[in-house]
Amino acid sequence: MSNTVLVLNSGSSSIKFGLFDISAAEPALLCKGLLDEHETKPRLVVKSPAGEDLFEKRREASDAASDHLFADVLGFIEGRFGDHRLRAVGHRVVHGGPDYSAPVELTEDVTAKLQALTPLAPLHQPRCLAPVRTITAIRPDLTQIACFDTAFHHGIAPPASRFAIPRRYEERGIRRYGFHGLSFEYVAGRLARIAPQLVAKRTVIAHLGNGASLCGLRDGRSIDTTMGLTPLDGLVMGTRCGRLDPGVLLYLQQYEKMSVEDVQHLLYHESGLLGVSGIASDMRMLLASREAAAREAVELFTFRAAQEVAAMATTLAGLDCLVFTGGIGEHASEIRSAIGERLDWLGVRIDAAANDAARERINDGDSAVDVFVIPTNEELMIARHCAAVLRTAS
Ligand SMILES: Nc1ncnc2c1ncn2[C@@H]1O[C@H](COP(=O)(O)OP(=O)(O)O)[C@@H](O)[C@H]1O
Ligand SMILES: CC(=O)OP(=O)(O)O
Ligand SMILES: [Mg+2]
Repeated sequence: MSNTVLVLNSGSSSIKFGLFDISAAEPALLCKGLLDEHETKPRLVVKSPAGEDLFEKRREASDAASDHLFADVLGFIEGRFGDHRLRAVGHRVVHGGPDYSAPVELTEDVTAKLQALTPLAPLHQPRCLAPVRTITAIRPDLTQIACFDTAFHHGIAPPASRFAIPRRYEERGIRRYGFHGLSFEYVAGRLARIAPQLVAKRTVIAHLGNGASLCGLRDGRSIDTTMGLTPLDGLVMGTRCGRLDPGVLLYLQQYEKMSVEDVQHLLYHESGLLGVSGIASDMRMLLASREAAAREAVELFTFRAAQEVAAMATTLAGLDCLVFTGGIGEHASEIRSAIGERLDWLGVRIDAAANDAARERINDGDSAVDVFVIPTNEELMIARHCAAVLRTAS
C-alpha cells in the first residue's frame, strides 16, 4: 500500500490542491484540482495529472460551502484512491511569523498561534487556516502540516530585512518577512537543474500572479524580496497596491476619515490592477480590453515590476539571470517583453519568437542576462516538505 499526501494551496484568488504518492524519493502527482468559490454555485473540479476530468461537484452557495467542498475532496480521494494510505494533509500557510522557519505539524496550539498572525496577512491567513479546522473536524486523526510562504526568506538579514523605524519595533518582529517562498524555492530548484552554472550567479525570480513579488537569490538562497511584513509591499498586484507612500495611509485616516478596516479593505481588495483600471484585477481581461484605463494599469504593473528588478539588482550588485513564473509570468508574453524592454540598460534582451512560444529560455544571443520562463509548482514543493517531515517523524 503506497502513502499519499493531500496538498492544499489557498491563494488570494484560488484554492488549488493535489494528491501525491510519496512512496518514492520524489512525490508523484495522482490527481489535482480546484475549489472555485467565485461562481454562483461553488464548484470542485478534479483532474488527472494529464488534465482529464475525473470528478466535478457543485454546492449551493452558503457560508459553509467551502467546508463541504473540502469534505467532498476527502470523500473523492477515499473512494478513488482507497487502496492508498493518506498519511497527511499539507497546507500552504502564508505567514509563519518570527517563530516558524520550517514546516511544522499543525497542533491546536500551533494553529492558534498562526491564527493570531491574521492582521499580517488578512487576505490569506484565514483562507489558509479554515481548511485545517474543517479537516480536523472530519478526520481528527489525520496529520496536518503547515508549509510557510515566509520560510524560504528566513535568512534575509539587515539591511534588506530592516525598516527605517525605531529599533524597538524590529525587536517586536516588525521587519521584512517576504512571501511566495514555496514558489521561489521550487523555481530555484528547477533553475539549478536546468542551468547549474547559474546557481552562484545573481538571480531575480519574478513571481507574477494575482499576488506578485520578486526574490533576489545568491547560491540558491533568498537574500532580498519585495514583499515585507505583509503581502502588500512591493509590486502592483491584482487588487493590492504594492509599495506606497505611508503618508497616503495617514491622509486617508485623518482627512478622508477612513477607519482602519476601510483602509485595509482599500489596500488589499480595491487597489492594484483593479483600482487603477476600474475594470478588472485579472491580467487576461486587461490585456484583452481596449480601454485606456486598462492599458494604463498594465503599464503601471510593468513599470513598477521593472523598477523593482533594478532595485533588486542593487542588492545583488548586478544581474545575471531573470526568471518569470506565476500565472502572469508564465502565460503573458507581452508582460514579459514590456518588463524586458525597460531593463534593456541592464543587459536584458528577450528573443521575441522564444518569448511568444514561452520557451524555457527566452533571452536572445546578445543578452547579458539569462532569461527563463519556469512554471511554478507550489503543490509539489509542499508535498516534498511533507514527505521529509513524515520521514523524520517515522
Ligand atoms: N494566458 C494568460 N495571459 C495573461 N494573464 C494570465 C494568463 N493566464 C493567467 N493569467 C493571469 O494570472 C493571474 C493569476 O495568477 P495565479 O498565479 O494563478 O494566481 P494566484 O495568486 O491565485 O495563485 C491572473 O491575473 C490571470 O489573469
Ligand atoms: C502571498 C501572496 O500574495 O499569495 P498569492 O499570490 O497566492 O495571493
Ligand atoms: Mg499563487
